[in-house]
Amino acid sequence: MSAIISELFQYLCCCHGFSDTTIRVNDKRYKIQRLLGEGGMSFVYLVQLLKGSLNMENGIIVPVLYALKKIICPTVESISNGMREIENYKRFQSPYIIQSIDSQVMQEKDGSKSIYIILPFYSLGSLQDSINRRLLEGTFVSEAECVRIMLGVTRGLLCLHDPASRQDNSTSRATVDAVSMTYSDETAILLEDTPLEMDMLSSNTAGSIAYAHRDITPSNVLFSSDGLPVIGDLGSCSQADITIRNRNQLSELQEWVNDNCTLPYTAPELLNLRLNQVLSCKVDIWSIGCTFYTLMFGISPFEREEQIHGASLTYAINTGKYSFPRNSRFSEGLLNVIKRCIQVDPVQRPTTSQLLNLLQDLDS
Ligand SMILES: Nc1ncnc2c1ncn2[C@@H]1O[C@H](COP(=O)(O)OP(=O)(O)OP(=O)(O)O)[C@@H](O)[C@H]1O
Repeated sequence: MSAIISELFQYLCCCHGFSDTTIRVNDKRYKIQRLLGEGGMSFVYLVQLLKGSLNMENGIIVPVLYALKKIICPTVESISNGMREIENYKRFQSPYIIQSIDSQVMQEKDGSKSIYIILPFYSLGSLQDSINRRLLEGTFVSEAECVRIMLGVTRGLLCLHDPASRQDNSTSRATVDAVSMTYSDETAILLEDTPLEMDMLSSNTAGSIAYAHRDITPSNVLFSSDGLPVIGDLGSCSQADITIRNRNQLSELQEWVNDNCTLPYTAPELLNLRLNQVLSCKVDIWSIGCTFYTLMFGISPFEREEQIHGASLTYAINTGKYSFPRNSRFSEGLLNVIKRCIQVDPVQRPTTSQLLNLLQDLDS
């Protein structure tokens, strides 16, 4: 609790621009500039690297900026989850997936632990930011721009879902193990008996592992300075193929979904967990379909359904009940891609490579 209160104080200071708070991560010091975003137990700050850290751009000196994600870890389980997030930022080598620059588990003054992750700063913000900007300006996204963004996000997703599309799994797993070894002994002891729950449910062996993001939303897609969409927030990412084998796992997973997934983008099979149910990468295909819909129409499909017909959000998701605005400016082909992704039966949804092909056909 005291960690959260001190965080709130720091947040208020930052918002009012009178903070000179600096943070050290490993051997580098960073000055906090402002808050970029926050989640349940984490804060993302814009930070400036201090000391000998000015870049020259067109003859002008510019500061070196990063995003710092601070994850507050009040429990051993939350440290375990935070460390899995650190591993995820190192696992995928793709221009369409965020990668970390540095990270550290830290002991706070009150004895609690926090995890600090230094990430590239994406000054163009998230897809949600750009959707909000367009709504305010009353401007519309073109079909060509939609397809370009969709192709990028799908390429990132392919890297998560399809081990064959990644560069070298064995090397990245080895890197992960080496990274884990750098944590303090104390943290290692804390984590000894704490399995990475979602990973434990999977039957896959390392090297051929498909990962699912499980929280693809417009807020979790960022734009690089050259406009490429980049999948961010790998905190919910873990092994994709999961079988729920007992009631304990079922209730743990239910709790995990409540804490980690964003309801308007969550696939129905995650909302209706059953014993012996098999979950797969297809949960992300549903979410990506909802994310693309939001990009096109400025609101997610089931929130629109709720607004128009007063249906409950969960009921609309479970029954797959949504519609497109009349007289849409988008082609039948693009609307069909969305329809194929947002299907209650995961088997009916395209695989990620099929989705990529569908989008490439629209692009040509
Ligand atoms: N590298 C970055 N560059 C610029 N902005 C960022 C960056 N990372 C995150 N943000 C901003 O901060 C917000 C929250 O980031 P992120 O999703 O990683 O945190 P979170 O605590 O896991 O949030 P949530 O729990 O809502 O998913 C993002 O939606 C985005 O607006």
